[in-house]
Formats: sequence, structure tokens, C-alpha cells
Amino acid sequence: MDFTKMHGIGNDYVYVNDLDEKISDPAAVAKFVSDRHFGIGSDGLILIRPSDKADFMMRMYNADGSEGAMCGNGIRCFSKFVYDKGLTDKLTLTVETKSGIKTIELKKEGNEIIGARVDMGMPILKTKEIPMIWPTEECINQPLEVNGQIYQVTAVSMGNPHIVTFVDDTKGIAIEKIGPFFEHHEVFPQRVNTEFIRIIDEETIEMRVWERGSGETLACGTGACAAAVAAHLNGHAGRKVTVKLLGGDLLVEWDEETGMVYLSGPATTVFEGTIHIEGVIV
Ligand SMILES: N[C@H](CCC[C@H](N)C(=O)O)C(=O)O
Repeated sequence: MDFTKMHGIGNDYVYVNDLDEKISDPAAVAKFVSDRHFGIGSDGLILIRPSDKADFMMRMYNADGSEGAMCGNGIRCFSKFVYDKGLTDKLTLTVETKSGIKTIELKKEGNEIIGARVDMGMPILKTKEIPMIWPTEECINQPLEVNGQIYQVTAVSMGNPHIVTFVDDTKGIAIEKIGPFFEHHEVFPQRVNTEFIRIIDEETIEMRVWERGSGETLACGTGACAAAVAAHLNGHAGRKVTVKLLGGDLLVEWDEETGMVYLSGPATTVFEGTIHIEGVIV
């Protein structure tokens, strides 16, 4: 199986051209390739698939094999992949995902695609659509007990579930310990991605993330969008926010007119390779 290893500020995935839809068990492939000792090493697997509604379809799998409905860092690299491979010559393209069709504007520097700006759609705040088992229609700055401690949390979906909590010091949190308790909390029937954010100023927040299905990652695009939306909803930030993550910075803009959230950031190809996985014929 030929693959390309790419990352969006350190949120790294294995990308496979599966336009002929030969990969029959993507979950198993994701678990194998993601292993940083016995596989390639990544936060998951992203497949390029055909679409009859958009230019392409993106299917994204976390390191544990679970499928994510959307991946903000991944879709920037996905779009760079299809352009660099000559599968399209469009600099603005559409990609069908499990959370709808997204429009991506590729950013070119000279002959190099260096990143992209993604229309991530509108944030979803209704708890039943997160989904979150919760007494109120929305969950904005409400207390949630996690492993015996109370956190003030804000729930936002970007097509995938996020819970955001504000902390004074992102470096000091024991994310390996507390992350799984959030991820598997009973109020999140489909688990959840968790963002721990510190407000630096009106236009800047700092964030660490525990991702559903992948653990702590160096960055999370949908998480950065959820964090920026939560910071604005709680009156801590404006509508244009730089999100500083372990792997680098992302820019999130929440358009007041349209309600759409835009995510801008880099996309990087690291290496190409071929791997033989028993039973996988691609
Ligand atoms: N772990 C996420 C999918 C990957 C999202 C993240 N890597 C991003 O860049 O948005 C989920 O299960 O919903």
C-alpha cells in the first residue's frame, strides 16, 4: 500500500489514495499504521475516496480505528495531497465529509502548496446534536464533574463532538490522567474531544487537546475552532483568534454575518512510502 505521511502543525496522518475503494477494513489499517513502534506512526489514517457530490470524499480514522466525522488539520493536508498528486488542478475545491461538504482554498507560495483556508461550517451548540446527555438545550460555561473535580465546560460540535474548559496553566494539567475521564464520560454517548484552553488576550488563546480515539495530539483543527467559539461565547475573545497549540498556530475566524467558521493553517508533506499490510491489497 502506497502512502504519504503529512501533518498539520504536528497533527500527523497517513494519507492513502483509495479512489478505487480497495481498502475494505480502514479501521484495522488505521490501527496498524498509527502505531509509532510497529507501524508508520501517526494520529490516524485519512483516505482519499471518490464523491458524486463534491470533488473528493475524505474518510478519517483515529489511531484506535474509530472514524471521525471531520478533521480540520487533516482536510488541509488532504487538499494539498490531491493537488500535488495531480488529481485536481483546482485551488478551490470541495470535499465531502461525514459532517457535510467543505470548501477549501489552497494557499500557494511559488509552486508549493503551503496550507489552506477551510470553511468549517457553523458550530453546533445544541447538546442533543453534540451529542451530550444534558438537562439544558445548550451547555455554555456549566459545571461538569469529571473524576471527582468540577470543571466549567462549554460544548461545541464542528461536526464532531468537543468539550472546552478554561484553565490558568495549560502546561500544568495532567492531560494523560484527566483526558480519558473526559473522553469516556457518561454524558458523551459518542465520546468527546477535550480542549483545555488559556486565554492570552482577545485575539489569542493557548490550547492543549485530548482527542477522542488518539489521545493528546500536537494540534486539533476542529478543536481549535471549538475552542475559539467557546472563548467568544464566554466573552473572553473576539471572532478572529490565533490558537497556539503544541505543534504551532492556527487562525480561526467566526464570521458574524454568515455564522461560518474558517480555519487557516499550514499543510506539510513529510515522506512517501510503501507498506505491506497482510490482507490489505492496495
Ligand atoms: N479525534 C477527532 C477526529 C480528528 C480531529 C482533529 N485531528 C482535527 O484536526 O480536527 C474525532 O474523533 O472527532
